[in-house]
Amino acid sequence: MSQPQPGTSHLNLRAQVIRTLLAVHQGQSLASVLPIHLQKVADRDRALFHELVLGSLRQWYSLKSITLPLLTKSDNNETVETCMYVGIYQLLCTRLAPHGVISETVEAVKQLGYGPLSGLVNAVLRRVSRETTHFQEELAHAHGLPSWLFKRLKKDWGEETLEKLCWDLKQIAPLTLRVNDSAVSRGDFLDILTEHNIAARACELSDVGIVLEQAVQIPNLPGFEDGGFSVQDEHAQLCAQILPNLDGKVVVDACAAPGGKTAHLLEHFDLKKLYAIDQDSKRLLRVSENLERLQLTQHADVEILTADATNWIVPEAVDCIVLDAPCSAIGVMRRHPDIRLLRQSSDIAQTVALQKEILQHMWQQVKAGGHLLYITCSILKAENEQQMVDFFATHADAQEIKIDADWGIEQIHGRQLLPQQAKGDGFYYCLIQKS
Ligand SMILES: C[S@@+](CC[C@H](N)C(=O)[O-])C[C@H]1O[C@@H](n2cnc3c(N)ncnc32)[C@H](O)[C@@H]1O
Repeated sequence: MSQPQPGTSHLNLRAQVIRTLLAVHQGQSLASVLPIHLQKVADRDRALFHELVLGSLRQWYSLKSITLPLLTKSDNNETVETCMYVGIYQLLCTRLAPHGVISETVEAVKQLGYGPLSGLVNAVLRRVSRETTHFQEELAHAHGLPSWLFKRLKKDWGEETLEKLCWDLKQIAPLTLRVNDSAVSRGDFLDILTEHNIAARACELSDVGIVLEQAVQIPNLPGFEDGGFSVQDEHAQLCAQILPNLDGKVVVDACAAPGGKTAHLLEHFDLKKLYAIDQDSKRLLRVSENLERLQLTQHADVEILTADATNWIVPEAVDCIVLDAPCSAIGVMRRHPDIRLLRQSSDIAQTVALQKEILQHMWQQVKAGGHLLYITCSILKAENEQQMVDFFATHADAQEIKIDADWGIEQIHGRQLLPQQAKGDGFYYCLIQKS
């Protein structure tokens, strides 16, 4: 069946959700398509639109695994399958009334030009709504990953860890703040939140982290305009705790944008000089904006530069390089559920090669006695432990400084944090010193 190209003004909310999901399924990032589709959604429907798009992506492969057995080969149609995923997601994962879900989703099928298949969608959704408990169990047991990733994670972490890991990757990540303790202490900021009746708790691992226990509009939180805090995952906040004391030192943040760790370095240390580089000039603008809002530019000599970390030469001797390397980002899939669809098996080798190239080049810039902290938000060993095994095997002047911590999983080199429910994302850290 050829795909019609209807206009969008008449589309209901479910049809807008389905079009957004189809765009991601065809390879576009959610960040690029969301603003376009959101424009067409009434203000009152935006929260539901977000919930349905993000939720369907988070459960995509789980929904697929329970939908396909309900279809025959001749029913094979990308749009209609996506309609079913959205319908089933609503029936199994939301409290929306089933009759409304079914009629709105079936109407979307017709609006998208697949009227002849609307009876099939209607029948499938009615069956799921009659057998909710059975299908909810099936959804919960599905691993919910593309098969290449499931196999890789199984090889890396083994059967026992895998089941919980797959489940954790399907959960919604907590909303976590990093308090700018150069402006306000965490205790005082928690008191301010309490005064505003905002439920929050201190993080366990990060000494400047706070988990918000209710949904909030970030710009409306007290202290936002004055730079009292940033939004940052708890495990990402461990960077400053792992580094040696960098007061008075020259530091390079080699892949800096959008500046989460750059800002944390400036909040935590009294640096002599900080070079924040990234090859993406657009993303780099956000580093400047963040540092300005957090009022951090006056503390140190900060230079923000568009540069390629595979060949940029630092103009002076460097005490420390923070290398938050480009990676598959599998560890932050809860916050970016489109990664589940977009990332391909063939991307990994390319990413590992780029990380290696950046590492090799930046290592040459570290002075004797200086440090490099290698970080990724990946949970694949190829990008982390194995990357470091290869690095130490080929760099006799590199010595690992073991991270003395009670969090994460000790690796041959470095420590790995896996995403955990109500806790942080998947991150890897390895601290290296030059002899
Ligand atoms: C994981 S993100 C960095 C996140 C950042 N450190 C933070 O905490 O907000 C990786 C960054 O590497 C940048 N990048 C990729 N290839 C690069 C290269 N060859 N040179 C410099 N930056 C690069 C990307 O543009 C991206 O901003």
